[in-house]
Amino acid sequence: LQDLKGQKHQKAPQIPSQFSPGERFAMKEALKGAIQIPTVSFSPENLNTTALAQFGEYLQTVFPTIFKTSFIQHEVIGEYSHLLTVRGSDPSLQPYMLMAHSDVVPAPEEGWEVPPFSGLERDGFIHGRGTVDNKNSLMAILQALELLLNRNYIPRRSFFIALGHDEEVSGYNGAQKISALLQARGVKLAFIVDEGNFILDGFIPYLKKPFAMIGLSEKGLINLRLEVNMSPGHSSAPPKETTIGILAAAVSRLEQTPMPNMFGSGPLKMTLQQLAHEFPFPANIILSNLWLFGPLVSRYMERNYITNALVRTTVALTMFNAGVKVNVLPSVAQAVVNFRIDSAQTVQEVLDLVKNIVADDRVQFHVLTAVDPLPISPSDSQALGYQLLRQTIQSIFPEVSTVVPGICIGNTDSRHYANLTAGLYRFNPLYMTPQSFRSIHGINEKISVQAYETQVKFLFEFIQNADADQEPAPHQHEL
Ligand SMILES: CCCCCCCC/C=C\CCCCCCCC(=O)N[C@@H](CC(N)=O)C(=O)O
Ligand SMILES: [Zn+2]
Ligand SMILES: [Zn+2]
Repeated sequence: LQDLKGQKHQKAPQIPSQFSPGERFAMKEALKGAIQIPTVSFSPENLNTTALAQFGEYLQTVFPTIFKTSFIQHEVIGEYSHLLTVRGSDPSLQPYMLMAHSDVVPAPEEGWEVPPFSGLERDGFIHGRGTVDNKNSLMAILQALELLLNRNYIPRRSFFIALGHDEEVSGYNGAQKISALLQARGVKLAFIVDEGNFILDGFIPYLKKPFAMIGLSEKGLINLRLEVNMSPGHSSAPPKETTIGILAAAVSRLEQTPMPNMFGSGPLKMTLQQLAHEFPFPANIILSNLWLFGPLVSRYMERNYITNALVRTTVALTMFNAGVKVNVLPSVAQAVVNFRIDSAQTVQEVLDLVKNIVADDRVQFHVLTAVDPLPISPSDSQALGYQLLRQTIQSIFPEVSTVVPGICIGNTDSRHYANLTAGLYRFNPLYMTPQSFRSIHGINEKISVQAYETQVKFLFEFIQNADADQEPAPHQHEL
């Protein structure tokens, strides 16, 4: 990172992150409008393309300055994804990239307090699918840039804004194509910031204070289809076992047999060590001495289903299909199992374990998706992306005293850009509680107007901070 190694740069003048009442009203209305467009991804083959096209047009109407600025190039990739290239004034600075996605997972209306595509504001919250995952980020990035441009901002450091349209179902037509295009253009990035981790509040018992966790890596992924085939027949004289029974037993064995606890490897150790001083006695001593107390901590992490996901490959049965009629023995039964692979394992190792656990030759396996865990991005004092995130978190959230590296348990589009940079960071400048965590892909997803404004503010400062000289990173304990 050449600009961190002693080159003399002028500090960019900071445009204060203060917005007028009119701007604040317009920004929340813009987010509501984005939520109202049902850009749902059902499967890689089934996206709401009408809504995606409408969403692209919508962006141009709410952010007019971005799309008419001479130093910003706009390209549509894979029909519905968007790539903005914001040319900075100093070509010696390596560019970076901000990412978000426009598609959302389906949202059947049952259980929602307000219709999921209404974008209704109630009690200070904007409700709807995509308010946290991930139209908030997409709109906040563009909103911050629009506001900066309206204040005559010209960046020193070039940056890209990559907005995928199929993140929820693979990213193959969006992020992967943008990545290939940039690679063909010879682009190398200083770092990338994508969705993923948050400011976590209430996830760890005894830890009263919220802390920011920046995702240095993400778990791997396997979507595995299990299938059992037999001759169909009359249900009045069934064989001892049916396709459904065999398959149900196989997936049940998978669910009941946890993958090995891999505690002690990967970014989790860094998370706990850097968080240790936030805990009361004796947890602070225990976490500072994982060489001794590792086994104790590892068992403790298993007790809660979210922290359990940090110590092992998880197994989730997500689809099950068989049967066409009440009195016909089905010839085929299929299930899909979604694995999130621990940093210390590979796709192949998990598949080998799965075959041993199922241990039934009548069950066939078809790998639908397979991604190894992502490399661990740097978080040292020279890691520009990490330090910029840290600096901006400290400025926007002064009450958050600890910023720690961690792992993202979900998958993100950033994985498609590993060819362009070693610095992939997953962080949303938002508070996340266990309750709001359940709303992601669940029901009653919502964001407070204040939290959204803060996200815009964060990006408004982050973009400017990326232009400025970097101070040496202070030691974590001095914060
Ligand atoms: C000691 C620290 C405790 C930490 C607790 C961890 C709390 C986890 C909080 C948030 C994780 C939320 C994960 C968001 C992932 C979002 C991305 C997403 O939904 N991706 C999809 C689609 C895809 N690209 O595969 C997914 O299925 O993962
Ligand atoms: Zn997402
Ligand atoms: Zn998602």
